[in-house]
Amino acid sequence: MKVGVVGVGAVGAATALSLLERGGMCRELVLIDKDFARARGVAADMRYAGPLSPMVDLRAGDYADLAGAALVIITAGVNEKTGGATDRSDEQGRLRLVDTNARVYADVVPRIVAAAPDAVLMVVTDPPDPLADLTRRLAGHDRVFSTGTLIDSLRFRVHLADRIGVRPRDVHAMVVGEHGTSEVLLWSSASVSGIPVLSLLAPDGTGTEELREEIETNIRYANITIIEGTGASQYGIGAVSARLAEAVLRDEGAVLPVAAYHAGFDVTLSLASVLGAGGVRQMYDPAMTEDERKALHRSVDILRKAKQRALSAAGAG
Ligand SMILES: NC(=O)c1ccc[n+]([C@@H]2O[C@H](COP(=O)([O-])OP(=O)(O)OC[C@H]3O[C@@H](n4cnc5c(N)ncnc54)[C@H](O)[C@@H]3O)[C@@H](O)[C@H]2O)c1
Repeated sequence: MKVGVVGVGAVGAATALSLLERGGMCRELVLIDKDFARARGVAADMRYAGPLSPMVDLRAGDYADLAGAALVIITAGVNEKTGGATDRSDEQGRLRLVDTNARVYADVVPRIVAAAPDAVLMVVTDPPDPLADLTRRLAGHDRVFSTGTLIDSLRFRVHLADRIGVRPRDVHAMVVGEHGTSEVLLWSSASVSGIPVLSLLAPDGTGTEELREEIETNIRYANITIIEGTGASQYGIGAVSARLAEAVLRDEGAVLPVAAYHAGFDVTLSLASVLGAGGVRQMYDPAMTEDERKALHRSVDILRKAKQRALSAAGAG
């Protein structure tokens, strides 16, 4: 099956590498960037590892080369560092990038859809949820989802696993709502073998609030911590994007915290989403406490405003 990656910066390249190494159902991979020399350089570099990897036909191309693609992953646009969104005290966080990146989407989405009208579109560019709303509008179809809070959920699991002293894969925990500062960590359902994580972390109940706050801060601002070291958060999201591609191409029906349009909330947000061939086919509303529910509604309000901003900036309002 053919997959396209539009935007071959740090995230696009990491996504391509993860896709190549996973193999899976991706047999053809097309890299597109407004800087063609960059896409060509990345493709050439990775192609030379071909003899060691699963068989994937990788090349740099133009939009026309997306014809017949089952999935297009969009990572084009400015990142937090370039867009000035690296201040932990700024409540806007990644939403600061919405106007600039909405204009990038107004450029790329119509071209993708013209070349690959049947493709599922995966939005990675920040802020991914409002940009997914914009992408639906520009594409005129519903096969659109964003990577949402899967990356945040993985970060949550890793921090919990470190503290508890178990393998991250065995920690079940989810973040829902916005992929951004208003995201909601579902502590009430986070567990290991059905045992609530808080009873493992603080059996006598002391220090729970401090512990929660420390872990939440680490997760909410993980992107900034990474950027302070490397300039761009890329490898984690590359692995996430490749895993999500696999779920789409194999029509898995995987239940993952990724974001899609929810008619009840009239916005794109992450819940427990069922992901397969056509994108997200159903969204489950996970069990949560009253406080978690309130936080989710606050996140939805923020996302609704950001959606309007994205549509206006792209002239699609
Ligand atoms: N969803 C997530 O969890 C997540 C995680 C990390 C980064 N991101 C976001 O991913 C995006 C990409 O980040 P990055 O670090 O790769 O940035 P980058 O600057 O390294 O790369 C962006 C690429 O997009 C290309 N581009 C820009 N406008 C284009 C256009 N109109 N047409 C085609 N290509 C275009 C640029 O030439 C560049 O190669 C950013 O918005 C970043 O914030 C999202």
